[in-house]
Amino acid sequence: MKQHSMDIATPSRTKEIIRKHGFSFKKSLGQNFLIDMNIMRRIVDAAELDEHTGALEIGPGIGALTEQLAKKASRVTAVEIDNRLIPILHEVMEPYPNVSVVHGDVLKVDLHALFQDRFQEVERVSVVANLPYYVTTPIMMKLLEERLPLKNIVVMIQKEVAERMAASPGGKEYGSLSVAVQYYCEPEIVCTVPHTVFIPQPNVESAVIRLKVREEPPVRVSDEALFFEVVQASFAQRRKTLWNNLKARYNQLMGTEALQEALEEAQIEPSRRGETLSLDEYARLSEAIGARMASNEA
Ligand SMILES: C[S@@+](CC[C@H](N)C(=O)[O-])C[C@H]1O[C@@H](n2cnc3c(N)ncnc32)[C@H](O)[C@@H]1O
Repeated sequence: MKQHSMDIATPSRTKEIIRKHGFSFKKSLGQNFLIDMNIMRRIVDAAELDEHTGALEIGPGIGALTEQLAKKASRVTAVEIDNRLIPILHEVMEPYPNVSVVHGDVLKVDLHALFQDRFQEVERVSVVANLPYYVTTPIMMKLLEERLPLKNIVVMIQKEVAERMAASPGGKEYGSLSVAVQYYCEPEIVCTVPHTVFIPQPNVESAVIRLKVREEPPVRVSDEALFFEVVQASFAQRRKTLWNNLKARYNQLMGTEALQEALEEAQIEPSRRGETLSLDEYARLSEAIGARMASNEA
């Protein structure tokens, strides 16, 4: 029992658990376990958990973050894909009755049903995770697009991806991921993290990012699918001007003249590049394109 008082996110305890269970890391599952309590505290503090908050963890590994969440949150649900970790998690989480472990691929799990089942009694839910880097974008897009009732998302991800999520217009990091994330959330990089705080060490630098989920998007768009499509089209070839990128996508659909008019109406210079447009400008542009596509169809 004594060992339960020692945090898992330390080199000695992590190595002990791994040795005891004969666990071997699978690189293909993005298994890099955190062994640093200072970084751990930064993550948990950024999530602002309390006794009214539920925490959804993606990829608990051997439970290093899970146990810290269990101490702060009302209840914790952790979804882990690797069946070899499930018995380990059950054993190490035994002192924490507020934790439940779900075996599954988070990309396939019905999260709305899971929320119904697990988080009905809590006031708010945060996602807190040290994500498997090979699936960061699909996981984040699933969390955002499914419009789960989330307060915030605090995740450790590859530093470069965190910078893209938080980027402002004008820089080379700004792209369709920035627009998508900022449409749903207010991003803030909490800290950058060296690769030495994991075993095994990943080849890339990491960062902790906090995304405060917005109650309403910061811009009004009447057709979200079209908005994101215009954004994708505008970044299709980064060296090209907005005009050339949009023409490649919309010329056939609406004709050159209507496309010109749409840009004029949105007050956007066609010679600009996609990476210089703000969310507001993308919203205006997609409204203007949408209006012309509708009148084309009529
Ligand atoms: C970077 S490790 C983090 C482990 C632990 N939370 C920590 O901080 O030490 C990522 C974890 O995600 C799991 N994982 C990978 N792909 C997954 C998926 N699609 N769904 C759920 N878990 C996944 C891995 O097995 C691994 O345990």
